[in-house]
Amino acid sequence: MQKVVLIRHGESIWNHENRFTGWTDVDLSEEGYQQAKRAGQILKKYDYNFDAGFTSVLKRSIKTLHFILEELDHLWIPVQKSWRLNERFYGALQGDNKDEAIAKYGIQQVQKWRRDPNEYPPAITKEDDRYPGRDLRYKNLTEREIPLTENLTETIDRVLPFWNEFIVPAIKQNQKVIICGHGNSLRALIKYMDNLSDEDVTKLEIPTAVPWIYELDEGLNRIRHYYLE
Ligand SMILES: O=C(O)[C@@H](CO)OP(=O)(O)O
Repeated sequence: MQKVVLIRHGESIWNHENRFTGWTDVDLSEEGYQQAKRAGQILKKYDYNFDAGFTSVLKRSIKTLHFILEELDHLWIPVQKSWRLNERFYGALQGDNKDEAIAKYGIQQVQKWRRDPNEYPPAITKEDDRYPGRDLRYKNLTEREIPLTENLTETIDRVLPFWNEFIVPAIKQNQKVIICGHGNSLRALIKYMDNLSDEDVTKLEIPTAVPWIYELDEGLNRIRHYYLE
C-alpha cells in the first residue's frame, strides 16, 4: 500500500478578497502562511516523510509546499514544478470579485463557470495583460498550450500527462510523494483518480492546506482517502 499526499495551497490574498485567481500569481495571505505551517506540523505529528514533492509554477503553491517541508525539516527533497499543476485558467474572470460577478451575471451562471466541468469562463484575448504568453515561466509552452480560457475538462487533459509521466513513476518506485496544487488542478486529478462523474465533481470542494491522504494499492487504485487533522 502506498500513501500519496495531496494538498491545496494555503489561503491566498485573493482567496481572502474573494476574487477569481486562476493563473494570476498571487501570494499567500498571512493566514495562508499559518495554514501551510500547520499542515506541516500535522504531517510531522503523524510521522510523514517524503522523497519527492510536486507543485505548480505559482507562488501560493510553491510557498505552501516550502513551508510544509520546512516544518518537516525536509527542504532538501527534490521538488518538481510544472505549469500543468497550475490552477484552472479563469479567463476574463481573473481578478473579478466573485460576489460582484454574481450580482452582474446571476448565481446560476457564476456557479456554472465555477463548477460545470464543460463550461468555459469568458475568454481573454492575446492583447490582454493577463495573457500568459508573455510570461517567461511559460516560454517553452506551445501557443496551443497557453490558455485564453479553460474548463475543468481541459484542466484534466493537461494535468494527466504530468501525473502519468512524473508522479506515477515516482509512486511505482516506492517514493513517498506530496503534491501541492490548487482547488481545480486537484479537482481534476481527483475526478480522474476517483472516476467521478461530471455531476459528482461539481460537489467536490477542497479546503486550503489540509493534507488529503490517498491510500493506493499496487495497481494505484484507491483503497481509501481521508483528511489528516
Ligand atoms: O479563483 C480561483 O482560481 C479558484 C480557486 O480559488 O476559485 P473557484 O473555487 O471559484 O474555482
